[in-house]
Amino acid sequence: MSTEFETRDDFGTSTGNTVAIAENLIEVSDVSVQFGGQWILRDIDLNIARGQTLAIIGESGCGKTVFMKTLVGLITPTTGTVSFDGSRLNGLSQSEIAEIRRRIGFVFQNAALFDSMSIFDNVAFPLRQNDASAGEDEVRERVMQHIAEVGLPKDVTRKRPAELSGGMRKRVGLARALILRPDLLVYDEPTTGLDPIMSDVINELIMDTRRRYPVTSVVVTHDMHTARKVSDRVLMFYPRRRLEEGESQILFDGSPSDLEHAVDSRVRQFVRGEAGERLSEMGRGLED
Ligand SMILES: Nc1ncnc2c1ncn2[C@@H]1O[C@H](COP(=O)(O)OP(=O)(O)OP(=O)(O)O)[C@@H](O)[C@H]1O
Repeated sequence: MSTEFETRDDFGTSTGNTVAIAENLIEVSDVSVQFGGQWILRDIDLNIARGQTLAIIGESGCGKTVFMKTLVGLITPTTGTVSFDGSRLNGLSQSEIAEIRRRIGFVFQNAALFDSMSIFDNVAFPLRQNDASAGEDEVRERVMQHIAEVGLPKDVTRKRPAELSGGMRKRVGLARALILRPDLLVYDEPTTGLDPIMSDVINELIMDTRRRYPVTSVVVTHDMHTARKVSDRVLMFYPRRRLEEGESQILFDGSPSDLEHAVDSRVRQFVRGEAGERLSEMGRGLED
């Protein structure tokens, strides 16, 4: 599905032309992923609309990370297709995939900063690598803009990652992910390892980033507070080996406010953090 948009010049005035833009940034069609003879994902169908903030939840090992990597072309599905902004990832060359990756900002669980570089150089890195036309004045301007947006003081740019707290490093990771002005931001466990206050600072930043930019976001998280607060849609995956024959692997796909009242008791148990039948399974030696 697509929508017609008016094109505008640099001053925001309509040019009188229209372009068709697909409503979905990502379309996942009948995707299955197998590793070593084991199906991790099976028959996944879903679309992610532009500007949506999607939280992906589910117990350890259910396939959240595999799904996230499949969305961005880091894993090629065994069967099925993923399209990013209308381009089918399966059929693209390495350079075309690299071009799409430049449109995706990753905020990694451990921030994944370069220890030997200053914070300034860490944030500038993707810009210097990918945009040869950006002069040092522009690099400085954009680095300082994003450092300010994530609520860090200017002088932090002279420090090295080891001199910062975990929460500050995560904020630097977000500034770095934003510097190429991505269409998609992928957050991998953004609040893991942070205290409740710093977790909420990160949650607010995720929301603030969405208010500032028309970015689509995918947030993989175990933190139900984060899932409820930042997303407008939640997907809950379930491990394939625990499903009944013919059941969908996505147990829940809806708004965060509907999670508590989900029809499926496995969803309600998960969001409330109740072990349920797992306790009796442990007694029988069935746990993973
Ligand atoms: N490259 C790989 N090769 C083989 N198996 C893999 C690979 N990547 C993931 N798996 C398997 O796929 C399953 C799902 O892993 P995944 O990392 O997606 O889980 P997850 O839901 O993200 O878990 P967690 O919340 O603990 O991070 C696991 O059984 C894992 O061992």
